[in-house]
Amino acid sequence: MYEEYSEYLFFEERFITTKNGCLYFFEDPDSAMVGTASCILNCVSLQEDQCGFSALSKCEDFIRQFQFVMLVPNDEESRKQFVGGVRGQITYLPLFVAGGDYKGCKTVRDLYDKHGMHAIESLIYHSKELPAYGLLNISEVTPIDVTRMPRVLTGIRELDKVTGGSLMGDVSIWTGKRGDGKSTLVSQIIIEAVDQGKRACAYSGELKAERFKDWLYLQAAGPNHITSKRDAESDRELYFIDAHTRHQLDEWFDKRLFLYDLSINSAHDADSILRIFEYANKRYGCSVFLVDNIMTARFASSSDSSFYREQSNFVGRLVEFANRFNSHVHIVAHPRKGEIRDGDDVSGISDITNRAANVFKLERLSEDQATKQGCDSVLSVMKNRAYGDRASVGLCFEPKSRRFFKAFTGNPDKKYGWEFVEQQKFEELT
Ligand SMILES: Nc1ncnc2c1ncn2[C@@H]1O[C@H](COP(=O)(O)OP(=O)(O)OP(=O)(O)O)[C@@H](O)[C@H]1O
Repeated sequence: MYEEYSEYLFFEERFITTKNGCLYFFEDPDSAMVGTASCILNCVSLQEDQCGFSALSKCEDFIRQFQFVMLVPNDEESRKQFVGGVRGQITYLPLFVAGGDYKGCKTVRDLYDKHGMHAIESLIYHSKELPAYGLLNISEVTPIDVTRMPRVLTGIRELDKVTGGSLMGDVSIWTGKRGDGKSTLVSQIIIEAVDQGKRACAYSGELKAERFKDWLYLQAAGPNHITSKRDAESDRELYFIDAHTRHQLDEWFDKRLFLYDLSINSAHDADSILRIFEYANKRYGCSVFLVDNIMTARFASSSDSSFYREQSNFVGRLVEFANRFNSHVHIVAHPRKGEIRDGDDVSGISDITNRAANVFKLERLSEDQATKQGCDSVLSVMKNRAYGDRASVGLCFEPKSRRFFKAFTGNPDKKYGWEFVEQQKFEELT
């Protein structure tokens, strides 16, 4: 009747009855025989040629017929490995582990031979139930303290009021039309994170490191530390920060902000981005990450039809990453061509936004609208999992520093930490 399982499990069929309810699981056939010889029903072990516990997955239908499983390990030494191995496979039934005094014996068989059936009964008598695998008793779960949730703020007060800040373990998606300022805003948010003592790591798929640094430093410096010069050839205003400020910024950003190096072989590979983010977390404690943008990441499968699915999978992996490394990941995501719609489906990328905790949309206004509304851009909270609130904030844009700030009440002159770091002075004593 149970012959098909005898390839994986050792047992004597005439001593198997599922009516009894309990399956006794021994470490080796010799020990399982002890149970059978002592008229304990349903004694089994893995067959000796089965070198892993994965064989148990082939016997699920057989094991499922019992009410619970009693594991009878050989001794204290092998117990952990045996129990762990079985527990990983039999997750659908209550498990008990026999224990107690092995009297120096290395196997159940040995214990039986030296001390008789009484010693085996004592092991079973002292069995303990293992806590449920994969189930939490809600009353034992430690509640979160909402006043101390690890998070990082965007620095735009009205936005943080709506979302409660960017929580660690979550992912935020930033979307909007091309050129509307997403990269500019998220790089400001990275500076804010560094200012709040977090370490950050950014993948910027379209900007070379030097250009990324130039823009970032102008933003971090702020308009009061920027000088301008007219370029005679193009007649454009060009912006600079002086060497002293640059040096202060270098010191402030040192080992606090890392940039994914696009010159490595596997640059843009989704796997590589995730691996390097993991390194940045483990080696430098980075907890705020930026993927700008998801369209420049490359995936194993290159077919057009699977591209959006791969992209969505990548977001899923970033969500897992944020959770596992207790970090926040900001992702810039463009709408698909011809799929710009409003409402719940943020610009046709709903399969991505479904996975994120926050979804923001940045829209740059036309000159007419800007004059009417008194702001240059509108940032909308399209989704916020923590509180469910939606809102729009009008933002102004300061062109020298590329800083965004709240329209009407905000200003672009915020001072970041680097301005407060005292320079070391050397004074010569007479
Ligand atoms: N409200 C604004 N007013 C004026 N200039 C802006 C505004 N927002 C952004 N910019 C400027 O527009 C340019 C494009 O911005 P940015 O690269 O941040 O846009 P993006 O949405 O990330 O673009 P893309 O989708 O192509 O990556 C930058 O030079 C930025 O400084």
